[in-house]
Amino acid sequence: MVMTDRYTNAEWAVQIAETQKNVVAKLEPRAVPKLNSREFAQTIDHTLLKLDATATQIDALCSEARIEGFKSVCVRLPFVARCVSNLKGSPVVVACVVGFHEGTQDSHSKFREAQAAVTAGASELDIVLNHAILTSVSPPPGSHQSVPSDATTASITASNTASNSRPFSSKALAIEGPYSDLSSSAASSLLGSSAAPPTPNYSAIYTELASLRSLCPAPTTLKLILETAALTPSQILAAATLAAAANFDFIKTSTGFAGRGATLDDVVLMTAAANYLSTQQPSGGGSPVRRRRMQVKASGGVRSLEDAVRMLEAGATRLGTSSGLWIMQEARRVVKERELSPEEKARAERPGGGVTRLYTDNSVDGY
Ligand SMILES: O=C[C@H](O)COP(=O)(O)O
Repeated sequence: MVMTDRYTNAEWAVQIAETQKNVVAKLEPRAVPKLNSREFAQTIDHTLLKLDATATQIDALCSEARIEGFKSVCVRLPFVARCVSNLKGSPVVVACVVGFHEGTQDSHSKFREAQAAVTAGASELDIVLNHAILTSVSPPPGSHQSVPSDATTASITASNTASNSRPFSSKALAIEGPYSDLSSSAASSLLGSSAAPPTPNYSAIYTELASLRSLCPAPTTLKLILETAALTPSQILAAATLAAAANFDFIKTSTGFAGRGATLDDVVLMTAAANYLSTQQPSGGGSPVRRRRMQVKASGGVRSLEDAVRMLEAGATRLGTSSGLWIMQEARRVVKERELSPEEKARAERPGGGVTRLYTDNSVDGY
């Protein structure tokens, strides 16, 4: 079943231009669940997506998720049924990726994959946006961030790490609004114009997303992977607008397989977009009910407790990571260290004392 579009492409351009004009990305650090709490573990989708994953590794992934109390295991379709069986009777759910990792597959193949995953017992689907459609119209010179080749990924990951670990400050935000590639008035004028609008095929994206939602209704959780490394901030806002219109539950940063992973800037911008879009009525006489607020999932390159805490502070409520065990181990170590008396701490910090000090700055809330 393929949904028909609600709007013309020019009408989508107007709505998207409104989002691009109104969203203001601001760092407003959020409280992070206590590190040794169930709530903290529940932010993690314990992820194994490499193509050569074995059944034994998948079984271990499920046991680890059960023991740590993670929210889900996130796997590819061939392993969904196995995970569902492994996790029977536990609260850990199974998430399956769809269109992974390129996102450019034919819509019908995504529909089949999504339906097969739900039939096999997946409760959450992490679907890759067809970002090639979104980037098919050139943005203004200098603003496009193409997905880098593997050869450049290492240096980008290094600069990503540097940018993610800078201190929180509104001045530190690298992305500055307004985010429009196309002004609202230019978009509006397209409505009365017979010329083909110089916009991406938003309708094609919306149709794919709305069809997926209709094929996989709630309570299946739908997350849209934007692959933010491939997008400009304005394109991220366009994708968020279409995801909200199609009633997706999450927007997610990255596959972890193409270019850099999640950055704080991505997460702050996506959080601001989710907030803004939740206050907007669907136009064109839609339901008077306020839209549900989409959540934000940070994924790709979330490797340490510090990464995890920063992404949660920036507004993510879910983390997709293959480093969940290490993050939990660090969390336990930090909590243990805090519980020591000053004398015990001093003793432990002596060489060979047994406790590794991870942080020198305890000023961040929630640590
Ligand atoms: O969606 C999750 C990512 O594929 C995980 O990426 P990661 O291996 O960099 O943690």
